[in-house]
Amino acid sequence: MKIYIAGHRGMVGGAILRQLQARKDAGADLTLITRTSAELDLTDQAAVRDFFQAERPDQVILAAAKVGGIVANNSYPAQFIYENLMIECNVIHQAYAAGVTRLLQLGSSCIYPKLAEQPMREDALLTGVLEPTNEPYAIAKIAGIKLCESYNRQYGTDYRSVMPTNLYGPGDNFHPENSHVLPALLRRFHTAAREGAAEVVVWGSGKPMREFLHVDDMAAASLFVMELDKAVYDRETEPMLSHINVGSGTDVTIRELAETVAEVTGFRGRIAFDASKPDGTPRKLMDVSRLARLGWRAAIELQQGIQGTYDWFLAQDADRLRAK
Ligand SMILES: NC(=O)C1=CN([C@@H]2O[C@H](COP(=O)(O)OP(=O)(O)OC[C@H]3O[C@@H](n4cnc5c(N)ncnc54)[C@H](OP(=O)(O)O)[C@@H]3O)[C@@H](O)[C@H]2O)C=CC1
Ligand SMILES: C[C@H]1O[C@H](OP(=O)(O)OP(=O)(O)OC[C@H]2O[C@@H](n3cnc4c(=O)[nH]c(N)nc43)[C@H](O)[C@@H]2O)[C@@H](O)[C@@H](O)C1=O
Repeated sequence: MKIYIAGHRGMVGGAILRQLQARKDAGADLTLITRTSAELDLTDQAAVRDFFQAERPDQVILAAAKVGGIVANNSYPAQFIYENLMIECNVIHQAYAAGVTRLLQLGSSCIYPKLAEQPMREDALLTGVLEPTNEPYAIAKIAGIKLCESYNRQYGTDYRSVMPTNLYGPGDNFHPENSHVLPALLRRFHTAAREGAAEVVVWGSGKPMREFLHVDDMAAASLFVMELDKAVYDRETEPMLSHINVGSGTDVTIRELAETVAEVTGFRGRIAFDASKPDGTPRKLMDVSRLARLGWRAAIELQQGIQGTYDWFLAQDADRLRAK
């Protein structure tokens, strides 16, 4: 089995690669193909065509994307829609053209309407207005689902989609402005604790609720969905409603998250909130019953996952942490 993991240097692709490599080390007959973005720019149609024609993988995991937190999405909307649409179109079409039988692409919980009923079921897709801070990214992610469904309907491929909730863990992006909330707070509270600062500023009101899933759980769920029998996947999904939510099933307020990060990093000062920064969607809790019926549940509890991520963070060379 020859598997191409697109985005293997990213947080999720890296975790998927580690899990597949462990299976290979244990004797599984796997050939794992990877390319950095410098080696293969997935927005380049001709380069992607040449790559697929030369390598002809059996399966593809599409974990490459332009990714960022609320402010990055709001600041670079053109890049978020253009790069993600191009990556999806090129990879999905060229996979089909090269005879790839099965593909798994990663979307995001932001595909659902801003005010979707909670917890958000898969059939909430396209039922309402999106959150404006990440609408361009969400539109690209919705297009990814529809690309897979359309190729399945017209060409008989077996291309699947998982929709992760907010993720965190080793290998995350720790950029102070462009990252997601959890790595941003780990870094900010860590620095404040080290420097004995009196206050840490958290963006927004602290009231939005978010569901967090550890990247090792996400990688396990991705491989679980990828490896389901086609008959089982088809029984649980519909041709035009084929994506599967992946989450932990519980959420916390950003204030609660900040308090947990303060505890883990040993920060004892005051937590302040900067109302000039956007809150984004008020709540984004996934309904994970479709995945539960198929037989998968998250295993890593939030406090334990944050502690593990902080331990990993402390073990890194500070200058070499991903921060872009
Ligand atoms: N992180 C999160 O909280 C969430 C993530 N997701 C989704 O999960 C997937 C993985 O995200 P995550 O691991 O966090 O993202 P990262 O930013 O950690 O990794 C993304 C990877 O994509 C690769 N990439 C980006 N642009 C290109 C390009 N033009 N050509 C080739 N490769 C490219 C990069 O490769 P390189 O390093 O070689 O430059 C990078 O390693 C994405 O689809 C994302 O939308 C969904 C919900 C939440
Ligand atoms: C995964 C998901 O990620 C993004 O959506 P988001 O859920 O809003 O993600 P976020 O992690 O950036 O913020 C979550 C909440 O946390 C608050 N917050 C506090 N302090 C910081 C802070 O320091 N940094 C950040 N980034 N947020 C902070 C912030 O104001 C918001 O209320 C989209 O890219 C979307 O497209 C997407 O898919």
